[in-house]
Amino acid sequence: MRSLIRVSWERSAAAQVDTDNPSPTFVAPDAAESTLLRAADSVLKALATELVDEPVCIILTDHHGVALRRMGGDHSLLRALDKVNLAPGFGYAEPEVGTNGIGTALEVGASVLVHGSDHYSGGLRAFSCAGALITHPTSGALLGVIDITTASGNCNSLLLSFAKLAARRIQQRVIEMATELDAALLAGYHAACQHSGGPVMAVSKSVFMMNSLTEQHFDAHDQAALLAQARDAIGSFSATTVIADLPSGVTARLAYQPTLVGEALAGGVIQIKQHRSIARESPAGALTGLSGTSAAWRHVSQELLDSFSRSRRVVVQGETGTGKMALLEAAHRHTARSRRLAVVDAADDSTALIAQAEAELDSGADLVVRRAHLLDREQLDGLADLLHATEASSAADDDRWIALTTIEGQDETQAGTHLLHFFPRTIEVPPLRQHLEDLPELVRSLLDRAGAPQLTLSKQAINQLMRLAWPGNVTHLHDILLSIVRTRRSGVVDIGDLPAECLATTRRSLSRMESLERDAIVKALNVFDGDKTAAATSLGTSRATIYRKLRDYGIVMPR
Ligand SMILES: Nc1ncnc2c1ncn2[C@@H]1O[C@H](COP(=O)(O)OP(=O)(O)OP(=O)(O)O)[C@@H](O)[C@H]1O
Repeated sequence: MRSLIRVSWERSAAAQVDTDNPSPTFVAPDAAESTLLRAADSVLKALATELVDEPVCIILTDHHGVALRRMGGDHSLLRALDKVNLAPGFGYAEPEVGTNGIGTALEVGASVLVHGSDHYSGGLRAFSCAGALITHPTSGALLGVIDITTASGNCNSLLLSFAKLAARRIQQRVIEMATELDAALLAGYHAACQHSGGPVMAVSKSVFMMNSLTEQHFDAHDQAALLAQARDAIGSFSATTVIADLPSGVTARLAYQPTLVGEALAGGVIQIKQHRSIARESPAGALTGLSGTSAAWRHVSQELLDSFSRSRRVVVQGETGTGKMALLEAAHRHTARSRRLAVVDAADDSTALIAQAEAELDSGADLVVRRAHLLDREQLDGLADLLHATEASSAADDDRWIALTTIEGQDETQAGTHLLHFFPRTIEVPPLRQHLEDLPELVRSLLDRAGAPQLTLSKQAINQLMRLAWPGNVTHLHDILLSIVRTRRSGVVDIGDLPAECLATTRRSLSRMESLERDAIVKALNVFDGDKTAAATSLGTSRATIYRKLRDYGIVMPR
C-alpha cells in the first residue's frame, strides 16, 4: 500500500470511520453564490457535455469537501453514487467517510488518485477517484476540490491529469472574473466621483480606493475611521447609509451602493457627506430615559423630534426590536406633551383595533399604531378612512401626534402604499449593529431595568457581545440579558457565562437544527473544559468535524 494511503487509513481509523458503509452528513447548501461556483459552473458545463452518458462523473466540492455540483456520468454510475450519497449537499471530508479522492486531497493538501481498493470504507471500493485542489490564483486560499470519479475497473492515471486540468481551468476563470469585477468597480467609482463632486471611496475584498477629495477633507485619523466603516460594508448586496462619528468630532454620512456584474458583487462605492455635528448642537445626547450617545442614535432622536415639530405625522421604520416604540415614548416624554400617548398594536390580533384607535383619537390622545406591517387589508382600509376623517374634522391648530411603527420600507408594504400620503415623514431607526458603541450603555440600563443593578459584564464579555450581528437588535440583547439575570443577579458575568448563541459569530442565519448543533457543541466544550477530543467523543462525532463546526459557526472558546 502506498504510504500516502496507509497514513490516510490510519487517520480514518482514528476518526472511527465506518469500514463498510460511508455515512457522509448532509449539509444544507449555502444559498450564497460563491466565487468558486461562479467560476466553476461554466467550466464544468463545457467539460460535462463531453461526459454525458460516459461512465465518468465530475464532482465539485467546497473546501470542506461538501459536494456542490455533480455532472456527467451514465445511468449506472449515477445510481451507484446515489447509493453512497456522493451527491450535492453531502460532505466527503476524510474524517467522515475515510480515504477518498476528495477528503484525502483536502487532508494532505495535494491532488491524489485513489484506486478502488485504496478506499478505507468498503462501500467506496467500487469507485476510483482523482481529486485535484482548486486554490485561489492570487490569494492562494483553498476554494475546493474537483473530483473525477469512475467505476474502479476504469481507473487510470489520466483521471488525475483530467482533474488537474479542470482545476486549472477553474482557477483561470477566477482570474478572468476578478478582472471583470475590478473593472466594473473602477467604472462605478469614477462615475460616483464625477457625479458627486465630493469624497468617494470604493471597497471590495481586495481593493480599497479613495479619491483626493477624501484625503483633503479628512485627516489621517478620520480616514482610518472611514476605512473601518467601509470595511463593514464589504460583501453587502444592499444599499445602506451609515452615520459615523469621526475622531475629529465631525459626523459623516456614508452612502454605500453595491456594484454588481450580473449577480456577482464587484464591491461597493461609498459617497461621503460631511454631516452637521450633532454633538455640538445637542450636547445632552440621547433622549431622556434611553441609552445611546452614538452619532447614529443621537441623529435619529433629533430627527424624530424635528419631524414631529414639523408634521406631527411620522412613520418610524426599522428592523425588529431596534427601539422604534422606545424612541416614540421618549420623544413624547421629552416634549412634555399634555396629551396621553395611546398605543394600538397590530400584533395584538384585535378585531376592534381600528375602533380602539378611533376611540383614542376621539379622547384627544396622541396615537401610535405599532407594527403597522401586520395590519390586514381590512384594517388598512379602516385606518385610511379614520385618518382621512381625522384630517377633515381637525382644526388647523390640532397638534395631535399620529405615528406608525413598521419593520419594512414604506414603499414595499401594503401599509406603506396605502397610508403613504398621510405620513409625509419616515424616520429610519438604525439596527443595533450600526451603533454597537452604545451596547455597553444599553447593557447597563437593561440590567438595571431587569432588577440586577449589582450584576456587571466583564470587558471580554462586552467585547464578545459587540462582535455579534444582533439580528433581533435591542430586543434580542434584552432577551439575552434576561436569560442571564434568571440565573444570577450579582457578580461579574464573564465571556464563558454568556449563553451559547453569544459565543458564535457566524453572520449567516442558522436553521433550527444548526442552532441546536451549535449550542450542543458549546455546551460539550464547556463541560470538557475546551478539550475538543473529549467533546467530540461525547457528541459521537470526530475531532475533525468539531474543528470544522467551530470554524463554520465562528465559535470562540473562552478558555
Ligand atoms: N436606546 C434604548 N435604551 C434603552 N432601552 C431601549 C433602547 N432601545 C430599545 N430599548 C428597549 O429594547 C426593547 C425593544 O424596544 P422597542 O419595543 O421600542 O423596539 P421596536 O423597534 O418598537 O420593536 P418591534 O420591532 O418589535 O415593534 C424594549 O424593551 C425597549 O425598552
